[in-house]
Amino acid sequence: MAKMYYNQDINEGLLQGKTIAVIGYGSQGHAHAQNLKESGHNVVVGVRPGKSFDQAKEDGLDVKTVAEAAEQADIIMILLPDERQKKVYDEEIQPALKAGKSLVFAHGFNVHFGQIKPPADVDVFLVAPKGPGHLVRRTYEAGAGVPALFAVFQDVSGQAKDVALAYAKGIGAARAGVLETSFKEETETDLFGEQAVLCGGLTSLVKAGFETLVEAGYQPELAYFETMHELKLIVDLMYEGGMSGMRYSISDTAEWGDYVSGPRVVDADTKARMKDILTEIQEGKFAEGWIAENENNRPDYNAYKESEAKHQIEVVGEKLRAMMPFVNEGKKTKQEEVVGSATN
Ligand SMILES: NC(=O)C1=CN([C@@H]2O[C@H](COP(=O)(O)OP(=O)(O)OC[C@H]3O[C@@H](n4cnc5c(N)ncnc54)[C@H](OP(=O)(O)O)[C@@H]3O)[C@@H](O)[C@H]2O)C=CC1
Ligand SMILES: CC[C@](O)(C(C)=O)C(=O)O
Ligand SMILES: [Mg+2]
Ligand SMILES: [Mg+2]
Repeated sequence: MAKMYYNQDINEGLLQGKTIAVIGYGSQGHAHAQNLKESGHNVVVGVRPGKSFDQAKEDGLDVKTVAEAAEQADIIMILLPDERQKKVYDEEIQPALKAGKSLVFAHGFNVHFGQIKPPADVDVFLVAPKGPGHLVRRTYEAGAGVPALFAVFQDVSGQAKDVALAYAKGIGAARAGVLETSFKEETETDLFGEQAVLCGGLTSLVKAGFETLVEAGYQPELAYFETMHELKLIVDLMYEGGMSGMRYSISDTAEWGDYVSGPRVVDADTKARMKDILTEIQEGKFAEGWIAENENNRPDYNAYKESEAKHQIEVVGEKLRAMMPFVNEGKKTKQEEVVGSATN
């Protein structure tokens, strides 16, 4: 089994006396900043004036401009959207990167694909939570955590690995487990996971199931409950007990259907297309396309976003969720609403 690091294996004291700049106060930013602060560390948030700047102040954090926060900090964690990191790094962070500082990421995209080229005299590492930022915060508050990966790209101090682990512990990740990787492995697997399984694969599966039922004449509300709402309940069981744990709770009829019909939906052709997607990620084609899309002001991204928001499953779902206020319990803190709407 791979070496896993847990709280007891990590010396969080390495962060004592250091200032950590959390650059960006979105999904990951608000979680890292608040978790690190509550873990007893000295945090400054660096963000442009606006919604998340105001929110971070309201949350009681020390908030500065990006340049000021980077200047003041020993450890600079960049939690801006990947596509905006290069510009902000070039203009506001790089000038503050004095020898001996640490430059940190939660995803290796910009370093791995050569957008950001850090100077040779700083430590460079990543600490990448394997979960959405709002859950990094929520699980921390509940005394639990989201697992994370760490990777060292450059170790000038000789302490980069230990500081990365201390950071991971500070955000609560070592309660769940921290695993060492490389920038290449983190970047490629994270992109693959979100495209083929967690986000792209899943939303396409759910929409196809919903559309199949509705096109066959079944009620859209029923189709929503069947293919979207219940998904969380099923996934919760997989989170707790793996596929066997989930199959323990479902009927034998459902389990038999799982075995005989599942592989007809996701078959060898699907896997071959997953391999194509992975190859495009590995060859840098996905990154090139995403960078170009941003340089052109996101015409396709905006079109997809608009059309997806109008999909019948979203329209029906919004109405049904409004009748189930409990589904948002634990989520709708004011902070999360503001930060959630500020992202993307
Ligand atoms: N989302 C997630 O859960 C995960 C993300 N990651 C990685 O973490 C990093 C951050 O992602 P994520 O949290 O989704 O990012 P978000 O999109 O949530 O970040 C938005 C934040 O960045 C700020 N921001 C945007 N542009 C600028 C700018 N030009 N100057 C200053 N601040 C700016 C926003 O401020 P404003 O309010 O002013 O717009 C806001 O505070 C990425 O590398 C991502 O890949 C890794 C694991 C999971
Ligand atoms: C699954 C999407 C993710 O990789 C994440 C929350 O881990 C992201 O980039 O947001
Ligand atoms: Mg991820
Ligand atoms: Mg990702």
